[in-house]
Amino acid sequence: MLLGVNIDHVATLRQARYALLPDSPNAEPSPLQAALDAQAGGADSITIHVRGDRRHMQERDAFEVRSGSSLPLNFEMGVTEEMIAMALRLKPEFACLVPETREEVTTEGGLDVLSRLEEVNACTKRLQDAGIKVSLFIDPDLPQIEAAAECGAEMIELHTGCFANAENEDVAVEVDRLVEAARVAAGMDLQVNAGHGINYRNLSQLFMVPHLSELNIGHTIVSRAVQVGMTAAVREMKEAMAAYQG
Ligand SMILES: CC(=O)[C@@H](O)[C@H](O)COP(=O)(O)O
Ligand SMILES: NCC(=O)COP(=O)(O)O
Repeated sequence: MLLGVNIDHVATLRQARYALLPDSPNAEPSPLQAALDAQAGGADSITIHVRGDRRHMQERDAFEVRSGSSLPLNFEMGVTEEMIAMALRLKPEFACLVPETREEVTTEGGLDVLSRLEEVNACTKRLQDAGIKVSLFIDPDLPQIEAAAECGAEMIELHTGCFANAENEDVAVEVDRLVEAARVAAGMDLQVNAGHGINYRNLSQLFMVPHLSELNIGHTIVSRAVQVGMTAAVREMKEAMAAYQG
């Protein structure tokens, strides 16, 4: 199972001091350095989410990582003309279509492909025509999986936020949702990834979900990196994944 490291919140720390001084030579921490350090720790890809409100990652960060890192780039983006144009210039290996609202603290759910089918389908085709593979970030709900397959996306990323936020007996319910969703998606020849809220404590339960190709993990790794450094934080996650994979 592969590990995609989302470095968004390295930029959150930078923006806390340099949002008004974007071109300062002192601006730190550096997302590019974080990507290089993540690679040293064994990251298989880098995820960057340039949000419409630019709360963390900036367009410049995405292009600096694209040119400075040799790892595959997974560009998370809203389904907007602005982000489609950016993706076509950036040329990431992967684009993951995610929902965005300004008032959210973090992504609160999966992309509602079903109700935006025509829009998501058109966006998917434009990206694929440019050689970019498309992942749809969706809730583990069967109608959304069917809609994702209808759009011709190569892969889905199951939103694990409900699993991560679940408590007590609800955890098993959410794991069962992910298991069923992964089985159905794999049966439709979709690559199955997962992400959002995965951490060092809940990681083991995701190994009950079949057919998972990649985990996209960010906040917990960046948080750990504040204590031990990005390379060590990524290495710890990779070692934990290897141990659970057996
Ligand atoms: C789609 C997803 O779950 C995350 O990868 C996304 O980046 C969350 O947004 P923030 O990083 O802004 O919390
Ligand atoms: N798509 C999920 C992701 O990239 C990272 O989410 P999180 O680990 O920061 O919650």
